[in-house]
Order: sequence, then C-alpha cells, then structure tokens
Amino acid sequence: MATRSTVLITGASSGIGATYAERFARRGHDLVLVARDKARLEALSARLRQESSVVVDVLQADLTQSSDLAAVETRLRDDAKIEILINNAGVAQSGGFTEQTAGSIDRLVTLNTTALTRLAAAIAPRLVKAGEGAIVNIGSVVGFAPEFGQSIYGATKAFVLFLSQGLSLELSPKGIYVQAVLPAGTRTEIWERAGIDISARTDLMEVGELVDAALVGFDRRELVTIPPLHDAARWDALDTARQGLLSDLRQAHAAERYRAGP
Ligand SMILES: NC(=O)C1=CN([C@@H]2O[C@H](COP(=O)(O)OP(=O)(O)OC[C@H]3O[C@@H](n4cnc5c(N)ncnc54)[C@H](OP(=O)(O)O)[C@@H]3O)[C@@H](O)[C@H]2O)C=CC1
Ligand SMILES: CC(=O)[C@H](N)C(=O)O
Repeated sequence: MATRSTVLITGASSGIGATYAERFARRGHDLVLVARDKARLEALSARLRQESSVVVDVLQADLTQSSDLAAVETRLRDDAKIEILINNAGVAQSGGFTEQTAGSIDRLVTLNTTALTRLAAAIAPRLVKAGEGAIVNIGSVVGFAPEFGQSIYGATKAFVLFLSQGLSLELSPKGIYVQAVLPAGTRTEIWERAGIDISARTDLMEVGELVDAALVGFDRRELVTIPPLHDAARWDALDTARQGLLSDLRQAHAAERYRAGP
C-alpha cells in the first residue's frame, strides 16, 4: 500500500471516526471524511490540513438515505487513491425491544449493517483488482453479548463480526486486509445521542486509547481486534471452539435426541 493512500472514514464527524481521521492524518494519509454534519467535518478537515499537511475531502452523506449512500459508493468505486475504508458510522439503540418503532429499527439496521456492507461491496472489487487495500469494520463486544441488552444493536454488531470474518476468508487470499474492531464502552457522543446516561460509568475507555489500540491491531494485520480484552487467548479459545463445531454441524441425519419417540 502506498504511504499516502487515501482513507475514507464514515462517521468521521465525532468520536471514533474523528479520532481515526486524526491518527491517519498524522501518518500522512489523505482523507475522505463522511458524515451528515458538514460543519463539523469542515472544521475537522481544516484542522487536519493545517496540522498534518494532508488533503482532506468532505463528503456530506446520510448513509440511511439511498441517494447519499449511492454517492459514497460511487466515490469508493471510482477514486483509485482510496485504498482503506474505515466503516465506522453507527448508532446505538435507544430503549428496549418493545420500545422500538419501525423507523428506529430501520435506521439502526440500515446504518449499522446495510450501509456498511454496501460500502465494503463498493470498494472490494477495485481493491481486489489492485491486489491490495484494507477494509476496517467497527463492530462491538455487544455483538457476542446478548446479556448486555440492546438486542437489535447487538445483532447488527454480530452481523459486522460475521461479515468481517467471511470477507477476510474471501478477500485476504486476494491481498485485501479485513479487520473487525470490537470496542467495549468508549467515551463518545453515541451514548448521549441514544439517551443513555453514562455519568456514573467508570468502565468506559477513552476514545484515543481505543483507536490507538485498534491501529496496533491494524498494523499487525489482526482479523479481530478487541482493545478491552486483556487476555487474547480468551478470544482465540472461543474462536477455536467455534471452528471445532463446524465438522459436527454438517450431518445428514438429525441428532439422536431429536428422533421421534416417547
Ligand atoms: N462508543 C462506544 O461505546 C462504542 C461504539 N462502537 C461503534 O463505534 C462506531 C462509532 O461510534 P462512536 O464514535 O462511539 O459514536 P459517535 O456518535 O461519536 O459517532 C457516530 C458517527 O456516525 C455518524 N452518523 C450517525 N448517523 C449517521 C448517518 N445516518 N449517516 C452518516 N453518518 C452517521 C455521526 O455523524 P453525523 O451525526 O454528523 O452524521 C458520527 O460521526 C459505531 O459504529 C458504534 O456502534 C462500538 C462499541 C462501543
Ligand atoms: C455504544 C453502545 O451503546 C454499546 N453499549 C456498545 O458498547 O457498543
């Protein structure tokens, strides 16, 4: 990958996305910043241009709107300088399952899964052709913890992990690096936006620490990066156990316990 390859970051106006933007700018990468809040994107891009002398473009888009999503897809398809996609834009769940409306479910699922998948699909063929590039998908530890509540949000994040694992299997032999980053609670605006009070929380990670750790995983070409997990062997054991199930799942006959009988 060229040193000055361009990085497109979704959800770059605040929190994790804005911090990725800062870090990649410091590394000398040009940027395309995507979010709805144009004023915030412009302010960030002006600062990064000044601090790091990189080229920063702003692409205002509501990724739940099909025309805006299509414009970002077009940019990813056509701009050969973009070699890294940070698929970060996301919203959390406000309230429990029975409090959801059709609109809130639609927005959550569309942004966290459909938009993320379509953007990966827009850039992947070009990266495959070039034989290099990276797709980073921001999931969450909630994706394997239904016990944490937030069933729909967690389901979208389980999707992100599964998709990343699948894409890595398909694309890494073609030179594409795919990373799933699974933060736990991190101090950003996402909580306030979802109406969740975090004033008493003492277990939230600072966003700079989260992104710096994610970038260590990126530089090591890790498939799954879980910054808050101190013992990496715990994840390896879980994933090894999952893979161990695979041969047992492909059976032509139902298990003994499901055979008809008294
Ligand atoms: N903070 C945490 O505790 C955790 C966060 N995550 C994940 O990290 C990612 C980033 O979240 P975080 O930085 O915390 O939260 P923030 O709320 O700070 O950032 C979310 C970003 O997404 C953008 N965004 C929201 N809705 C849309 C939309 N419809 N179209 C385009 N952009 C949109 C926002 O910009 P704008 O409003 O300008 O559009 C903003 O830039 C999310 O995917 C989240 O699920 C995962 C685990 C924990
Ligand atoms: C940001 C959230 O709402 C969520 N609890 C998470 O940790 O991913």
